[in-house]
Amino acid sequence: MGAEIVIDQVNMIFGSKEKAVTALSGIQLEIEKGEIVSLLGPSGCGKSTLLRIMADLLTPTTGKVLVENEAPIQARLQRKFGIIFQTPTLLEWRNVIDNVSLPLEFLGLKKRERKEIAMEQLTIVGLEKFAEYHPWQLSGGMQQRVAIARALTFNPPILLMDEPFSALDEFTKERLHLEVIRIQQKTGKTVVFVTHSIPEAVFLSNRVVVLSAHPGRINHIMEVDLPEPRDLSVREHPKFFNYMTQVRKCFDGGVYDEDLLA
Ligand SMILES: Nc1ncnc2c1ncn2[C@@H]1O[C@H](COP(=O)(O)OP(=O)(O)OP(=O)(O)O)[C@@H](O)[C@H]1O
Repeated sequence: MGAEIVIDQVNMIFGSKEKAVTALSGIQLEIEKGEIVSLLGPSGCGKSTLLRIMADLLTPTTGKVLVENEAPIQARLQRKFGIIFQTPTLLEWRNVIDNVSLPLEFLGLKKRERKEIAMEQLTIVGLEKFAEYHPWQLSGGMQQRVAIARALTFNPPILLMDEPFSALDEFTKERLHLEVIRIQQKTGKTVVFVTHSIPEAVFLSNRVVVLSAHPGRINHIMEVDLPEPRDLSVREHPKFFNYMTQVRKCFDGGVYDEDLLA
């Protein structure tokens, strides 16, 4: 068995001739099963493009991607991953449980079965009491938890998250970080998380992939070794600050300093 996700020499060029934009150049990355990996970098460095390639929403110009040993299109058809975007994109006229069970409706599952599965997922994100509510009756954070529950409906082994919490306030964000960690620990899923927040990446991840822009390249891959299971106290840990300093140095073109982690 190889890695859960393999990205092999991926290049992505949008447009052509004088309008060509090299969004990704020579991306080489392997993500192991059960890891939380963040793709971190400034705006325009190609984070979302890379995630979209994994999700079969874009095809790379050159290079190869394997998701559980399959091409992304096969992985998508076999429901190997769920995707969560920055905005929850819920259907306003449907209540919470009907939003979560929507993907199962497309599969033709019977109503009772759909509700049962959707309820399980709502329980995982702690929203079982809000099943009959409509999206407009929920806070932004709760709506994003509904989107997470919807992405979990097929019980995919992989979650692809594209800046899922960037529109939320700090308090809600912190709660949802803990939620992601809890879900990952409970289910053993592989999580790929796009962000431009250094503390978010360091707090959540086993590895942080630091990208630089124009063209988008992997600048550095940093392993994050913090006390497990992670809780908010980890943010006070000296190593947490050291990791953040380390990532900042990558952006400044600074030298990787092993002593920072001693
Ligand atoms: N469909 C597209 N057509 C043309 N250029 C694109 C397209 N999608 C992305 N790009 C370009 O590719 C580069 C990478 O974009 P991408 O959205 O992946 O960056 P990002 O790191 O996710 O940025 P942000 O944090 O702002 O979302 C940018 O220069 C962007 O303008």
